[in-house]
Amino acid sequence: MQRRDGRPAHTEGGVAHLLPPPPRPIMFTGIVEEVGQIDAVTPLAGGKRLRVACSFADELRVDESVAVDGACLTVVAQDGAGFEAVAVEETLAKTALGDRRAGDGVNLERALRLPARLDGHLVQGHVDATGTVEAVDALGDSHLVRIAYPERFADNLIPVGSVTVDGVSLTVARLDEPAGTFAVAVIPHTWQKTSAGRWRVGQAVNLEFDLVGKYVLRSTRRQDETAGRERQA
Ligand SMILES: Cc1cc2nc3c(=O)[nH]c(=O)nc-3n(C[C@H](O)[C@H](O)[C@H](O)CO)c2cc1C
Ligand SMILES: Nc1c(NC[C@H](O)[C@H](O)[C@H](O)CO)[nH]c(=O)[nH]c1=O
Repeated sequence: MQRRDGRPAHTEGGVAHLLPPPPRPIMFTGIVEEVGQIDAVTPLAGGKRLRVACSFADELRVDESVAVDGACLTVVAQDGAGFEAVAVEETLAKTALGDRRAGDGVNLERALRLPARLDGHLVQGHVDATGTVEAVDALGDSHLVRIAYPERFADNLIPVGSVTVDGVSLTVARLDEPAGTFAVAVIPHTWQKTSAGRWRVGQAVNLEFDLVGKYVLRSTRRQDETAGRERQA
């Protein structure tokens, strides 16, 4: 299969690992539709092919995007019972998908279709980093889940801001208590509807920081750099 520009399509022969993902403005919301189950993980040269069983498989089409534990993947095959996607090495290096095994549950969300209520927040499905679950504590009916995150993302989090954990849109309930961690309060509905109820201490989770925050941060940093250069001149 060829694109109009003559390059081979992303999913040609299911060998998505040979090509970079297509630059498409796809969005998610972090409102998980269901927990699918990984049926098979097949190693490939340059990646892994995942087969995921889910209830909406027959509505999917090849080339559609699905956020799998928050990482946007392209459907390369589907049938009535599930779909297949290839996670390339770059994705395996940046996400926790490489840890997932057959039998594991994964949070699934199809791309945002407009017009729609946002409900969660704007999520790209571009995982920024992995974090590690440090503690899971009961908080009334809910659970407070504390996650250690890489220090370079410290400015990407604000109290009561949004963060995506394994594809789930959550609110930052505690920040840097202790340093290098944030906590989210997971309500019973989310606990049951997503994989959150299975998060264990020590487990790696996919993190995507808030998109709006990224633009603000970049703009502020550039202004600071410009001001610094002007002071020196
Ligand atoms: C529309 C879209 C489709 C993507 N498809 C794939 C894919 O099929 N396989 C893959 O490994 N990464 C894919 N990615 C990249 C992947 O989501 C990214 O590497 C991780 O989220 C880490 O940032 C895709 C990204 C986008 C935006
Ligand atoms: N913001 C929080 C949510 N949001 C709702 C979940 O994203 C949703 O229930 C899930 O994606 C399933 O569809 N839930 C929490 O438990 N805590 C939050 O801070």
